[in-house]
Amino acid sequence: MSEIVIENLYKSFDTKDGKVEALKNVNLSIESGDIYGIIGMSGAGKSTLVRCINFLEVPTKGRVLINGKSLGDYTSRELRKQREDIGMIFQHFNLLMQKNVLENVCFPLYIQGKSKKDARKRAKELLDIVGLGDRTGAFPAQLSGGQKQRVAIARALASDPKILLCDEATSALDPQTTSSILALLKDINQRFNITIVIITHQMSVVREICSHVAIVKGGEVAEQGTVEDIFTHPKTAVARELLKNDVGDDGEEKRGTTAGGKEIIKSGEKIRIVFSENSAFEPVIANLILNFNEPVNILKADTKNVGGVAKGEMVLEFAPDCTKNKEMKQYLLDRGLEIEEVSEHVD
Ligand SMILES: Nc1ncnc2c1ncn2[C@@H]1O[C@H](COP(=O)(O)OP(=O)(O)OP(=O)(O)O)[C@@H](O)[C@H]1O
Repeated sequence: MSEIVIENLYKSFDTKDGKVEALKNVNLSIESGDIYGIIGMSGAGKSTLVRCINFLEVPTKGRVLINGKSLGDYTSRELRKQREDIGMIFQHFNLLMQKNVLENVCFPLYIQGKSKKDARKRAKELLDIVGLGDRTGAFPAQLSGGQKQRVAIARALASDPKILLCDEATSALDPQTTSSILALLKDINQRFNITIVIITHQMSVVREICSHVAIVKGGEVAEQGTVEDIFTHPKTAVARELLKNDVGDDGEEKRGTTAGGKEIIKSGEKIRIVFSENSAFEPVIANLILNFNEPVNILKADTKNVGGVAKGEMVLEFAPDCTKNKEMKQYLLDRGLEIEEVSEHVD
């Protein structure tokens, strides 16, 4: 049984301008111990979806089941109890600015009824876990963004949750700090077997730590699957768009390079090649050009670290007058590369 099941979920809001359908027939299953990404552009419905998972938003229709039990069937008291199993962190940390780091983490422990002594002991342990054991007396204003998010993570862990929801938790952070927070989340996931649901608009976040992902567009799930599958075989335009915006680990997307020593070629057949494992670094394209004595235009090339494995993609364009497209594609297939036709514009 999946730990989190979202069944035929709808959520609409009545506004003065009419009804907004934020979620439409969303179906998802998230397994225990998974790190699950929910990605989409702004306004896609991600925050509404994640808020439905702990019933901060009550769905208009459909069900959310945690370990087989529908949250809609709980009394408000049972729901409060269930929510202790679901921690949450946010983009803007939501810390108590007048309280120091230790007291911020103690706060939920006091609410649980812990004594001051016990709460402080536990809060200190949690701050050690997030690497802030030496900053207990600091106030939030004295901390960097990454440190504030670490405090928020420690606070979220105070109720020993089984699930941690992260709503754009790294969106306010620079790339290096983002990586360190993602590494911390992965560590927490593995050490404490906490299921993590990450809401983000950045594909780089998904590929760095998620094992599964759902792509949300216009309140609907456009595509879902393993991260590896979505990266290597994106089926929808929105998935391709999000991938296109994801800058590779080398920090640059290489576009518009001309291979083959000829002028940039316009509007020939375009194909997308997917590299995996070590093939990304082999001189396949150079050999292709030498073999067929035909130029190809490299419209885009990216290598990325997907869950620790080097992956890459390239979009190639054949010369408009090239007559060897078929053989050249076969050459690439024979070398174990996956190729697909690209119909949309590549910029
Ligand atoms: N409380 C609300 N009242 C009215 N409309 C809302 C409310 N919350 C969300 N919406 C609308 O629902 C849609 C989805 O919003 P949501 O915040 O879930 O998207 P999102 O993908 O998280 O976007 P972003 O990344 O910009 O935060 C939007 O059209 C938004 O305006």
